[in-house]
Amino acid sequence: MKQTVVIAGLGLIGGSLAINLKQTTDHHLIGVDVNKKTLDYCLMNGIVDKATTDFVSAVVEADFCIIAAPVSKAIELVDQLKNIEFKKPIIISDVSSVKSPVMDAARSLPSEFVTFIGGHPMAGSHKKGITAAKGHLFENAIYVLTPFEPCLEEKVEALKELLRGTNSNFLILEPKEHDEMTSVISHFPHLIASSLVHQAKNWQETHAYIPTLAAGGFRDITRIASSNPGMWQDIFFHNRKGMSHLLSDWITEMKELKNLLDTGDKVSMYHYLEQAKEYRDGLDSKKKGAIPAFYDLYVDIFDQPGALLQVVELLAKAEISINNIEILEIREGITGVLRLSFKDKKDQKRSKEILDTKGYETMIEE
Ligand SMILES: NC(=O)C1=CN([C@@H]2O[C@H](COP(=O)(O)OP(=O)(O)OC[C@H]3O[C@@H](n4cnc5c(N)ncnc54)[C@H](O)[C@@H]3O)[C@@H](O)[C@H]2O)C=CC1
Ligand SMILES: O=C(O)C(=O)Cc1ccc(O)cc1
Repeated sequence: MKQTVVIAGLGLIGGSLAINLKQTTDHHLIGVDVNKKTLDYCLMNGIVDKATTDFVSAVVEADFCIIAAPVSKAIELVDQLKNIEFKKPIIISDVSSVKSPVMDAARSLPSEFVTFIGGHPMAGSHKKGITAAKGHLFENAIYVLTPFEPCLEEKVEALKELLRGTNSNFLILEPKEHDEMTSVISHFPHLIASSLVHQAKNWQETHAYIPTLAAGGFRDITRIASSNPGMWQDIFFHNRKGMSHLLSDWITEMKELKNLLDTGDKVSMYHYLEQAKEYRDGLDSKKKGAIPAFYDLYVDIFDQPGALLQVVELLAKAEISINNIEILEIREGITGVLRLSFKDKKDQKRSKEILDTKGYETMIEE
């Protein structure tokens, strides 16, 4: 059935969701933005069916609404929802990088017709605005959902179904847990990246060749400092307690490192660097640590021609789509381990059953 979806905020993230929904569903899409040029661009490029600056009138006719404005504006939009008399059920979500303040604002929404489920697709870019939007932006990304407790399972499933075409991997988290983890792996690194750029800029005053010498390492670690300053200022502000806490921890750790340098403690410095390398290498090989493995199935396969194809074919015949495939470990002539990632638990379980009956050794990590 054709449903109406409102996307409020048609920038990088909202625009990408709108393009994706247009490509993967036949829902009626209403785009809301405060920027008239953005709305014109969306209409001209067929990204939305209707474009308006009037959030409230758009939302009353919708079955779904995704708020994709900057965090401060998202909170204001949630506040506006409190004055609306909803006449039919609606699922409202957002995409904000910080979840607790948005969830706090949404807690007092009229609950008879409104289900609010926080959201955060964990993919993006350093660009902003509709012209940077891409329908495939969230492919294979983690998409965090933070429903209130209790929340009807069918509502969460309905939101996942709407977003199915993004091909992202959903992860349900508590808002506080989300904010703590994203502080560590996203927000705080951004602060450090910006501070490293400032350091280089200051040194350039006395060392003119600094930009010429800025090589791969500096560029890698500071890439994110080129992102949208307005967005990050907003994120830092709404997560400032967590950020300040991490900064205190970091200053303590930097003091310890300074001490290792000042006392010439080469052994401890080696261990510090070695432990960092081990953890960092582990993040890439097993995708463990910072973000837990998700709907993965491990399959033992033999190193022989066609082994991978056989597994893929068996699942394709059952119309199960695989989100990601990784060969974790394979040595010549010996078995290797295949890590298959699925969009949900159902596909993960069905795949295990199919492969088990064909004699494969499979394992789901608890
Ligand atoms: N940029 C990124 O890499 C990621 C951003 N996010 C989150 O997504 C949200 C949006 O970020 P971006 O799309 O990157 O920003 P953006 O700057 O590209 O787009 C924001 C859009 O919201 C519109 N807007 C501002 N106030 C509005 C209002 N009151 N009503 C309706 N529209 C309004 C702006 O005109 C603009 O089109 C933020 O909350 C951010 O934390 C989440 C994941 C990744
Ligand atoms: O570009 C990158 O590396 C990012 O980290 C993008 C990003 C920015 C903000 C988010 O809340 C999630 C992802």
